[in-house]
Amino acid sequence: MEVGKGGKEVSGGEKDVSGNHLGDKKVTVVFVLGGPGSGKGTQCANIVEHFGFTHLSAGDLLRAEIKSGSENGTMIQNMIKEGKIVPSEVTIKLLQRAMLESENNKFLIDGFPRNEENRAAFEEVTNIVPEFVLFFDCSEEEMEKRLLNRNQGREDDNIDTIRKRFKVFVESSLPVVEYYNSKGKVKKIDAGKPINEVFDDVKGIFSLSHEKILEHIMAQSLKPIKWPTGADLSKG
Ligand SMILES: Nc1ncnc2c1ncn2[C@@H]1O[C@H](COP(=O)(O)OP(=O)(O)OP(=O)(O)O)[C@@H](O)[C@H]1O
Ligand SMILES: Nc1ccn([C@@H]2O[C@H](COP(=O)(O)O)[C@@H](O)[C@H]2O)c(=O)n1
Ligand SMILES: [Mg+2]
Repeated sequence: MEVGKGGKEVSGGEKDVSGNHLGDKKVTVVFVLGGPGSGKGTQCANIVEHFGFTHLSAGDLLRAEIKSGSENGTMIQNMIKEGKIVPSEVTIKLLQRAMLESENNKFLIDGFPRNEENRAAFEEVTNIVPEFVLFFDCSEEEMEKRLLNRNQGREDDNIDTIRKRFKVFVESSLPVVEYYNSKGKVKKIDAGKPINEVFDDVKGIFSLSHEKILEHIMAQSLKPIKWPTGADLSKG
């Protein structure tokens, strides 16, 4: 099935281009981005509970693919161990399948797009534009501490891979955040605070109406994104 491409077919062969479509349903997508250990998964679980979204973590889908014994399993496992980004084709297929299999139409896509290739390929293949991008801003020092204490048995939670993941985040993922910031789509959250306080800020965003979210984003969209705290990326 061609998913979302060019909008949903409506009667008379016309295309309905209002909003995002996936197969037959109209969908809302929020991208959740932030460095490794910034708390994306933790906050997505809270958003699911309070706001009825379905959480799709690209990393979790890739790890499930390894476990399933798929032909791509070994390649994915090697990429994750090295902190590298898996080719978009693989990740996008997993995301599309998960969205199609879900009965929900509101998705939090966590950890995707992770680089320019992810971003452009997703847009090209699905035609889906995110409602907004939730960006968890946290210092590397705090993220490193969290990852080393996570204890979930992840093969990439060791100091060597963590350093590689930070480098990939700065070099490949932050430019994607900058891209969406230039489109006025980024909602930045201070993720260095305790979990409950971060969720208070997240709640503030999800409780706003669509119009208010846009107003809120526009009010801050002219400010350059700063990461890690104190570094002004707009100055190269
Ligand atoms: N605000 C916070 N303060 C302290 N610890 C936190 C906070 N948010 C999350 N944690 C803890 O930090 C660890 C990493 O959190 P989480 O798995 O949500 O991060 P993530 O952004 O999804 O990371 P990854 O990109 O590696 O999947 C977890 O052990 C979690 O309990
Ligand atoms: N779009 C993505 C997302 C993730 N990966 C790989 O999975 C690793 C773990 O991701 P988390 O979000 O769970 O931290 C990540 O380091 C990448 O190797 C990917 O390739 N593409
Ligand atoms: Mg995660």
